[in-house]
Amino acid sequence: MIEAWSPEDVYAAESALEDELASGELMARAVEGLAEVVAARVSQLGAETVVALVGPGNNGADALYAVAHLAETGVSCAAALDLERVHEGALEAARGAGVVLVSGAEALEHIAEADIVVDGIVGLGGRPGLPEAAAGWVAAIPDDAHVIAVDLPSGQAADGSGFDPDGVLADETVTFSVAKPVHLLPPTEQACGTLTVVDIGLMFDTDPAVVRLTFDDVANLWPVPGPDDDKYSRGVVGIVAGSENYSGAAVLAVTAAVEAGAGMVRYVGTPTPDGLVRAAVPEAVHGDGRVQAWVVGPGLDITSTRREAATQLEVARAALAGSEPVLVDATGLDLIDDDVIETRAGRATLLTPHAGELARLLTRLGPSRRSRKTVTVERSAVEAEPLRHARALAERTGATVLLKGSTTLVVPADPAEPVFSQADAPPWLATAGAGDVLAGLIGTLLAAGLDPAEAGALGALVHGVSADRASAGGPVRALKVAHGIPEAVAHLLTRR
Ligand SMILES: NC(=O)C1=CN([C@@H]2O[C@H](COP(=O)(O)OP(=O)(O)OC[C@H]3O[C@@H](n4cnc5c(N)ncnc54)[C@H](O)[C@@H]3O)[C@@H](O)[C@H]2O)[C@@H](O)CC1
Repeated sequence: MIEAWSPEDVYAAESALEDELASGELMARAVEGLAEVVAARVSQLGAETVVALVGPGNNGADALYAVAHLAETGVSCAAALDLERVHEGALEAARGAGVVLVSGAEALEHIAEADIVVDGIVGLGGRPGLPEAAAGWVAAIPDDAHVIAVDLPSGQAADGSGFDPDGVLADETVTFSVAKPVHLLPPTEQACGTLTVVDIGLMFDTDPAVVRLTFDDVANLWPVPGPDDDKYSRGVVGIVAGSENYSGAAVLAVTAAVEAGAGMVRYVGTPTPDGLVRAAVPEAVHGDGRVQAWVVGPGLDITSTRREAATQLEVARAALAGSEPVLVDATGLDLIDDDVIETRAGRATLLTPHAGELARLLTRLGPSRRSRKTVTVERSAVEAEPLRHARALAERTGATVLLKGSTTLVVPADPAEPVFSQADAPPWLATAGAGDVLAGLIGTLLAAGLDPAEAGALGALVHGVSADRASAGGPVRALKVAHGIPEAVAHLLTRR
């Protein structure tokens, strides 16, 4: 599990540790780890010139001390800085080691020739936007330079809330003790490159803000049956999905639920998808009945006037009114209104929209039950600030929200709990039907008793791994992802 703490918690942990250590010791630890990484890249890449971009705070000091260490070993190093505000100790060390100190036009010339750039403009203390001189430095970084960000790429929000295309886009980031939200959340993760965490000894007694499950976590979380289990104890999942025009969604969701190891799958649909499910997934049983969790929505048509569709819709509404956990996906999200929100208060509910669906749902529900205000939320706004909007929907509905995307966010109903951020899937998974597979897969985990946040994160991870293995570097269809689930789970369970 990779855990990221908020900037506030990191500052608190730093100041607690600083009180126990000799002055400068904490920074010395950070610098030692950073200098090691930079030295390794110099030799791996055969780099001849290293330029540090040095800001006014401790982040700049880290970068300056690191190039001072490097210069002592004979590497040609320069530092771009604004001499009015630089850490004095680091400046002295850099001068003593022969680092070339440059500013203004001279700084830009050095940056343009750099093989490696060490970005120490701002770290955790950075506010949105770059200091003026630094914006010029960043624009001068050559495309082929290897950029190492110290703690985080300057210009990107430390809490992961905002991506700046004019900020630093790093090939790698060296951070201290723990990851920060900027490293794990969309949209800022894309600016961080590979992450190295250097231990400087910080301790935390608070929960992390963001968590990412890794492959090693699967063995602890996946519901592996024991000798005393039967199909009912493993969990029965009910799937209300598919319609005359969207029949394939039913096949995909039911297939995924069966392949993920549900004890039993009950399918509720209209004649065409029902026939297809019978043919494709003989393991499924048909019709309403007792379940441990429901999946409501993939391919559902809530506007149809046909009798069978009305019966299917009744089951969907009953599932939402019932006490079992419910995953609500796709058209099922159109059934969420204030009455459903009230009924489901305190019951396990997982909403799984993509950015467009989340924008529509937030717009339709409005800011609160009593509010008459209409606020239109655009898809582009959700894409720019995915966590803020997913959290808004979780708060508005009291449900856990899984926001699908190349990185999938799972925001628990309880705002005190960490957010999951999973980035396990290849871009090939952006294909029709992939969401139906995810819904069926997570439905099985809910029926096995996992809570919505864990089921969502674990499901997203396994979905991504199955897609990756099925793709083998090329295109992949959703049905193949569903059929790949058993092999992906077996691989994850036996890799240690
Ligand atoms: N606190 C500690 O003991 C340690 C801190 N470390 C480093 O220190 C960093 C945090 O240091 P600081 O708290 O000094 O913060 P920063 O180094 O991020 O810089 C904050 C300074 O930059 C200025 N600033 C921020 N954003 C600006 C903007 N957009 N335009 C103009 N000026 C701006 C602020 O006014 C402040 O002077 C961490 O990211 C990490 O790199 C490490 O050395 C580990 C130990």
